Amino acid sequence: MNAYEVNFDGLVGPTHNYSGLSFGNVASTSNTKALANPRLAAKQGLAKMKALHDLGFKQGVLAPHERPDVASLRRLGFSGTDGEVVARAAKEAPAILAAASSASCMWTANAATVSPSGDTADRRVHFTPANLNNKFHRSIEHPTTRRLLQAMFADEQRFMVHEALPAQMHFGDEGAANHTRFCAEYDGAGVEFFVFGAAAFDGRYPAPQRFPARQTLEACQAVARLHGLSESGVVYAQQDPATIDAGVFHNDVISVGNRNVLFHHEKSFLDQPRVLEELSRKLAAVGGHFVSVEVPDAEVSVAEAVKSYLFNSQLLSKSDGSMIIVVPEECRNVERVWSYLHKMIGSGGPINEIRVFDLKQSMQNGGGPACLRLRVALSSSEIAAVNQGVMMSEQLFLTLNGWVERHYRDRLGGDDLADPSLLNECRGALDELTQILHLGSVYPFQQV
Ligand SMILES: NCCC[C@H](NC(=O)CCC(=O)O)C(=O)O
Repeated sequence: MNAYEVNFDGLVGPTHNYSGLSFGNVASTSNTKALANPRLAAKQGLAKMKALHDLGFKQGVLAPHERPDVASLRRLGFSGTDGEVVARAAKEAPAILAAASSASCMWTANAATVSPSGDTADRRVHFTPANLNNKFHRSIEHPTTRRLLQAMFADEQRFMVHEALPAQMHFGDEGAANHTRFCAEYDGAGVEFFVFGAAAFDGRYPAPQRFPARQTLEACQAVARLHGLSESGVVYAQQDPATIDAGVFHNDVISVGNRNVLFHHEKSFLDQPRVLEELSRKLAAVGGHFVSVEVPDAEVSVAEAVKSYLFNSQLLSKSDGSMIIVVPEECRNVERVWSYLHKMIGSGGPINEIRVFDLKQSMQNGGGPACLRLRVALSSSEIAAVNQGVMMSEQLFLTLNGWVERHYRDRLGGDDLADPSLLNECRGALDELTQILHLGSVYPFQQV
């Protein structure tokens, strides 16, 4: 094999906290004001990265962002020294300070949409950072995400990092959480599957009633155009609006794909048989045999899927072609999910091994194993062109664990966000991190 899927996991930032910022994400709103443990959160994420690295998978790291985001607070009229900006926001608008302090960039499935070189017209790997326009705390991520991606994928012969789509609800884009790429092997052409929650310019499409649809059809189409994808290599589907109203705020809470396999719930998409048929037909045209592993509603309900995050799992291909499913600990706690998983791995299907990870700190904000990683399928020569400072190794794991130990607090509640020293702690940590990961000056505080 000459190509690999590399997972770039978000390193949890020093301000990880529970501020209940994501209406429509049940875990986020139900854990509002819980006490967070940023140090543990970062270590849980690092443990997953290291475990997958040890299993032989290619693993990279995406750095956290500067928080609180002083530049955003200044745009909203808070002025003075950086310390005064934070103090004024804490006093006058604590909810805005909380949003500007979120460590939400840890969920790198929302960092960008990625098209491998086998799919694109100019044969480069294309990245479009997601505008994450639906939530203020996430809408401030994309400028730094873009700089980070440029620092990691700097070779313009091989990589193209676009600007985010216009920051407007018509083009609401949540990145790879609503995008899956199917293929026979990671090299060669594939089929890119875009899932949207609503259409912005076309009244014929239904929309959820209770919770927002974060991704539009028009955003998906814009990304496909920017990346130079062919019509025969793209499938669009609408997420069932009823599942959005049941708490499925991203498609990766109801389905996950890898290579030729889609593991999904019976109620994932509108017009599901047509969607599966189109995926199957288009994948066959590039030499792949599409396999749908559909979980019946009678065996696992949408509510159980949301509670356990069964589908927010990672499917990883082993050398014999079979797949491991990486699930969060919460799957063990929902009896019908756990028994479904055991039935599935014994069924003779493509997924035959389970790995369980404790990611509770992230899960309490609605981010499971799949949310924490951005997948980038790369050829060997493209991997060699990636900034090697961000690739996981025994040494990098030890260095990052030590860095977390030195810089992170082990408790962070809402009131702590007003603490002026948090900003300096975060900046000190990130300054050191850019050296560890060889990123150069990517943060606003480093650009003065
Ligand atoms: N892909 C998983 C994303 C989870 C993320 N949660 C949050 O931002 C919660 C933050 C808070 O409530 O403090 C979101 O909803 O976009």
